[in-house]
Amino acid sequence: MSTAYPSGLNLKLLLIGNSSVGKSSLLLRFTDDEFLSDEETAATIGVDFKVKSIELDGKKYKLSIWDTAGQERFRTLTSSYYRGAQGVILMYDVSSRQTFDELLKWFKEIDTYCGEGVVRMVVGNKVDKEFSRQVSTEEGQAFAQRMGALFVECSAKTRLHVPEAFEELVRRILATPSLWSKSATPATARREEPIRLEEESSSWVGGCGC
Ligand SMILES: Nc1nc2c(ncn2[C@@H]2O[C@H](COP(=O)(O)OP(=O)(O)OP(=O)(O)O)[C@@H](O)[C@H]2O)c(=O)[nH]1
Repeated sequence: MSTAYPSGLNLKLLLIGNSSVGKSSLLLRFTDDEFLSDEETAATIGVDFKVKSIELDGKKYKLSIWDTAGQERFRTLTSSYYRGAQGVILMYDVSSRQTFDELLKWFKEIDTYCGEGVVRMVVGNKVDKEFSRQVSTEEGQAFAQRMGALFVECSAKTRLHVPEAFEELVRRILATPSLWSKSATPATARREEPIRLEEESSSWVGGCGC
């Protein structure tokens, strides 16, 4: 099966969810294996992205991962965040019921700006805070299933299930050829790219809505 996937695909993934659920932390953990403390983190303004190459079943894939602001006032270029995305991570904090309840709002945004087939993954972050958990694993799982999304619980702080979440998302995208066979052509065959990304780079792209 896996031999049908072309090597060198560029895939665009998006992180969305309420402010402070840990989107930037998840991205930093995945790309640089680092975690910043409360004092060191700042709210995302607009959108950041990082690029990470991964290897699955002996084939390489380049992931452009876009980290969007959770705060409404910083979300000025919403439709452009979503353009061309093949996978979206909808994130909540397992220790905050409100962030879970508001996931529906984020699903609506995907419906508005993404194609039907985009792969959705619900991610419950901060499982290291088991003592203050407000959303059970079963509830998260049932919700994701109802929404037709994949589901993972993780901790950006401890790294638990972080690589696995991205790997599962990519595998599902690869199993959906309509997502990459036309739009995400192999890097080697691509003549012109809308945005050029340096390996492992990060950049501010959005605008402040204040
Ligand atoms: N205990 C714990 N804290 C976490 C975890 N992930 C993130 N945090 C903390 O949660 C806070 C918010 O994390 P961010 O990564 O900035 O959240 P965000 O979703 O990117 O927030 P916005 O940029 O405002 O949308 C920070 O103080 C992090 O240190 C985790 O897995 N466990």
